[in-house]
Amino acid sequence: MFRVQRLSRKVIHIGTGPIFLLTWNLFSDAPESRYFAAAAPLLVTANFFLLGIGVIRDPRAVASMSRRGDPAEMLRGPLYYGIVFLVATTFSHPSPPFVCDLSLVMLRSTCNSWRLQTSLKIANAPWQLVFWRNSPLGVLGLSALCGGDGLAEVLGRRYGRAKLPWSQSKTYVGSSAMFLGSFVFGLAALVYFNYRGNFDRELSLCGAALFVCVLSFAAAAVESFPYRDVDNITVPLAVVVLGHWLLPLAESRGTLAPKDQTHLPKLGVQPAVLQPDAHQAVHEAPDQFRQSRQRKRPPLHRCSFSFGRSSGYNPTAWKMTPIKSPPAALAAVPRGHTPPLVPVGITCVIELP
Ligand SMILES: C/C(=C\COP(=O)(O)O)CCC[C@H](C)CCC[C@H](C)CCCC(C)C
Ligand SMILES: Nc1ccn([C@@H]2O[C@H](COP(=O)(O)OP(=O)(O)O)[C@@H](O)[C@H]2O)c(=O)n1
Repeated sequence: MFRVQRLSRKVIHIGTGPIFLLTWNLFSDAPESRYFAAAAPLLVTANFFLLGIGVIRDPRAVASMSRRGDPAEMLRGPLYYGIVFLVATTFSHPSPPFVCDLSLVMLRSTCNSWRLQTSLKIANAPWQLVFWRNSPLGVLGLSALCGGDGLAEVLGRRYGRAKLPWSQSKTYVGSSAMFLGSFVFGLAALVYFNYRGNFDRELSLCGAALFVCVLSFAAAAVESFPYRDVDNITVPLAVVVLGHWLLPLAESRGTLAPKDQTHLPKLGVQPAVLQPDAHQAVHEAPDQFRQSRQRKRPPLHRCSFSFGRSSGYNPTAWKMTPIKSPPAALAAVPRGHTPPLVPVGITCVIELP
């Protein structure tokens, strides 16, 4: 009886996440759609909370999602699970002003160096967190939580004999299953989301496989520590933090996909100058960009950037001076010279033709 209940709990743990992820593509490109999608995890999480504190009494629901049938358990593993889904669906953090400093450095260099741009993007990384379907990170965090953590328990209990030296409740089989589950679910999700044109920049299969492999290994390492329940938070967190730093390395070389660069001359600007900022702009308008990609339309039809005048590297000294015409603004930035105007913030508006 207990075994059947445990298995059903894990089937729920493994299965609901990927089903929920698949539904993300059914939503419109409106920026609010992520909040509509979040209604499901929000209701489930609120339900876990109310069951946990005893406001709602539903012994059968508690029995199906807890280990011992104790309502207080709902406030741990299941509640964390729901919160992680909620965050992965809705969270988006805009870039802070100091990103402009790095943009300035990029523009000063006016070079096409992928290495330089990548290292600057890595430096910027902690400040540009966007989940939902536009970024591989939330998708991978949830895949590790569902596929990895779920499979670890199922296979670890069934076949695990040799224990990990640092964690007496975990086994080598369980941790291998954790790695495998995270990898298979993560790569499948990434390939699907990439194919649907969700991400700002397309990923190559090899790059994605290597990326997911490294993150799955990290997820298995974090899960192997002997802390119960919190792995529903620590595993996705580790995947997101590490993935955030490694993502630029997994993306294709060049700031924009080549087919996107072909549209830049239409704006009358030098791709070498526009590249970093155009990418950031696209990053800010991912839904329009995604839509344009899916419909094979030129993604950059009309762009307006905000430019600012800098009196040094001090981010507080930036003054916003919106200029609505990118060619005019960029004409003020001769190639190879220190630009008097640098892009501040992300204000590109992409209009579809
Ligand atoms: C039992 C659960 C977690 C406990 O974790 P652990 O202690 O074993 O580590 C998972 C409970 C899952 C829950 C019933 C359903 C979650 C639904 C999801 C957030 C949104 C679903 C949307 C729907 C499938 C379209
Ligand atoms: N790396 C792992 C993880 C879990 N497991 C098995 O799964 C059971 C529950 O795992 P857990 O304590 O991590 O439970 P959750 O916190 O993931 O719900 C353990 O008692 C082990 O039998 C394993 O063998 N190896």
